[in-house]
Amino acid sequence: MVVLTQPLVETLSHIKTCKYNNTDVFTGIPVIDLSDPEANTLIIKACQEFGFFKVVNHGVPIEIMTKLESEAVNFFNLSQVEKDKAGPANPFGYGNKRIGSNGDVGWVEYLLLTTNPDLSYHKSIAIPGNSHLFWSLVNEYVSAVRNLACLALEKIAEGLRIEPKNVLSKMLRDEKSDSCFRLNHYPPFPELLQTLSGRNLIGFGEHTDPQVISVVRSNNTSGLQISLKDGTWLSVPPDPYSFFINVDDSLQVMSNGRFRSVRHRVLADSMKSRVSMIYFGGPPLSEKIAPLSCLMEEGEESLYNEFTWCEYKKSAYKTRLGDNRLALFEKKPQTKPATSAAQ
Ligand SMILES: C=C1C[C@]23C[C@@]1(O)CC[C@H]2[C@@]12CC[C@H](O)[C@@](C)(C(=O)O1)[C@H]2[C@@H]3C(=O)O
Ligand SMILES: O=C(O)CCC(=O)C(=O)O
Ligand SMILES: [Fe+2]
Repeated sequence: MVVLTQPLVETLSHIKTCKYNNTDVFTGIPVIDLSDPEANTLIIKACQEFGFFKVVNHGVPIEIMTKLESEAVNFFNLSQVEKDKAGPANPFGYGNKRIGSNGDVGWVEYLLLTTNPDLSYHKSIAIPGNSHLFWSLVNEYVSAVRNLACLALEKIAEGLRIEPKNVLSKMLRDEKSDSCFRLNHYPPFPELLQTLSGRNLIGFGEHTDPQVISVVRSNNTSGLQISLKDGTWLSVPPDPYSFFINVDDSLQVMSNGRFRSVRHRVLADSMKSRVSMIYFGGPPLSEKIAPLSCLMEEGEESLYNEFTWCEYKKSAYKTRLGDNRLALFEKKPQTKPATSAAQ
């Protein structure tokens, strides 16, 4: 018999579930080999069709990933009292089930960190144990994935035939780049409970990432799903040796809608913990987020009103996870002035 304790029942009543057929696996995921001379063109196709692709032959040593993963596991294995010392997430720090500050919850605990050294997050977030080792592994990992994100953005610029080729990557390399990094832990959710409700528990609710580009790496536990253009949800088979890249909202705008900011979510697994690490490459706060002028064809108009990353981020952080945050910034279709018949 499954005995649910009262606090668990209360928590679960706040977390969303979804009906999902476990056989819907994304077998057609674009796999980009970074050493392939055709990589530029293939990345563009993937950004247009899915806003999502997998990267192999990326040159990031596997130890950089596994060493940080094992530090993350050590952290998430600490007692609740110890982990809470690194919280609450405001927005940075340790968070448990609550995502953001607008009432979203999921079957997840996490550490959300800024990558901006000026904000000296090392000092404000108390990581119990060998914190020096923890921060040095975070820095090593973040600098490797930032390089990977920049390489992908340079390939995108080349594929779009726009110059200079660092037009996008320079935002992430800027010392004021407003990027962040997240370690997520999705504890297993007993199959029996899942079967009882006949539904899957949501680990991280559906959303798009607001930044420019996100680089996701996870252990060998599934859970990540992406939504196709027609709204179908497909599971992404995990691969701890590769990275998955998301097109984010700001890149959709910079491409004037040529690229798709991918809607994604994570479902809790019944048997195994999922541990993921995500680098969110963001521009400096003052950066204007607008279609790249070198990309616009003659007579092409921007689909969006002008805004800075600071304005977008402020607005995004007031919304719920699943909201279409770009909708507020889309230009309304011009209505023709009414010709008055009663003249
Ligand atoms: C509900 C929220 C959490 C989030 C900020 C927001 O108000 C809407 C966007 C969310 C998101 C999604 C991608 C990243 O995980 C994240 C760090 C981000 O920049 O935007 C989260 C925010 C968060 O967890 O605080
Ligand atoms: O944990 C994952 O695999 C993805 C989480 C995610 O989409 C996010 O943190 O924005
Ligand atoms: Fe995300």
